[in-house]
Amino acid sequence: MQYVVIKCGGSIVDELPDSFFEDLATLANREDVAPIIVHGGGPMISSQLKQLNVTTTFEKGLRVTTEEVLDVVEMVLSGAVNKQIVRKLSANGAKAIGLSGIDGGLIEAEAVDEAKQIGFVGQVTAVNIDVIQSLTNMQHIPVISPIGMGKDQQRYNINADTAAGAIAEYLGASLLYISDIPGVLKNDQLLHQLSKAEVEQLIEEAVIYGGMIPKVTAALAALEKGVPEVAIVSGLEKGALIDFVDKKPVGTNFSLSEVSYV
Ligand SMILES: Nc1ncnc2c1ncn2[C@@H]1O[C@H](COP(=O)(O)OP(=O)(O)O)[C@@H](O)[C@H]1O
Ligand SMILES: CC(=O)N[C@@H](CCC(=O)OP(=O)(O)O)C(=O)O
Repeated sequence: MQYVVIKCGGSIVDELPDSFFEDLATLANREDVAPIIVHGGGPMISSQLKQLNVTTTFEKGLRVTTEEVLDVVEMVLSGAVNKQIVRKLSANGAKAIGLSGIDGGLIEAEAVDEAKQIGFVGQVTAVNIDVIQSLTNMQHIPVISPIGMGKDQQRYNINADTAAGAIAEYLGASLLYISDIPGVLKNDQLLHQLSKAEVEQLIEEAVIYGGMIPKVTAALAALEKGVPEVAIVSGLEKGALIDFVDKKPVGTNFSLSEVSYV
């Protein structure tokens, strides 16, 4: 079985066309492929926090998460965004089940920073893949929000790019990041292939910045942990999902090789 973890960024969730969900339904019906969605919702969390007059700040692309912020993060991610994706999948012929990383003990997490300077931001310590496999065995698409729980029963807010990378690692799945850009860009040109050294250089030159930093970092970490393929692609590119599964080039692909592509 080829597992494919598809991470949908909050930047694109509202814009995803029906064809995207139809492609997912097609993939879920194939005997050889099992798609799994992990989603973000950063812009929706920020707008809800604004409405509630709660200020929010980021450190290196991660949201500083107090207990008050965490309540809103969980409500938006595991509520509104998760159910929106499940509804769209159902409307386009797919069977989908929404769950958070807390359901079924799916994502175990611990604080990224023990001193909790950035609050309850988590990193994944284990993934219970039995929960995912029991759903994919029934041709259902798991739709997962990136909230995890610690051994101490504490909830954690996990960056969705990181959560998707960890889930792909535990499943041995390939990993596709769906965002609002066609891939990593430099001077408005799409970079089709990037090595680890090139990514590091592009971050240093600030060509890669903001939310793209956790994405490329998670992409490389996933490759290092044995994930076979990682790419970033626009959610608006028709057929990109199926092309990725069929190993055709899409968006930006990452490799650990020393070869220079740029
Ligand atoms: N070199 C780059 N190429 C493309 N996008 C970049 C780059 N560096 C930073 N970005 C920013 O990263 C954003 C995607 O990251 P993010 O907003 O976190 O998306 P998502 O919600 O899909 O995870 C792009 O919209 C763009 O503003
Ligand atoms: C710790 C941390 O930063 N968590 C993210 C979780 C959502 C997310 O990652 O959403 P995108 O994929 O849309 O960016 C946040 O609070 O915004």
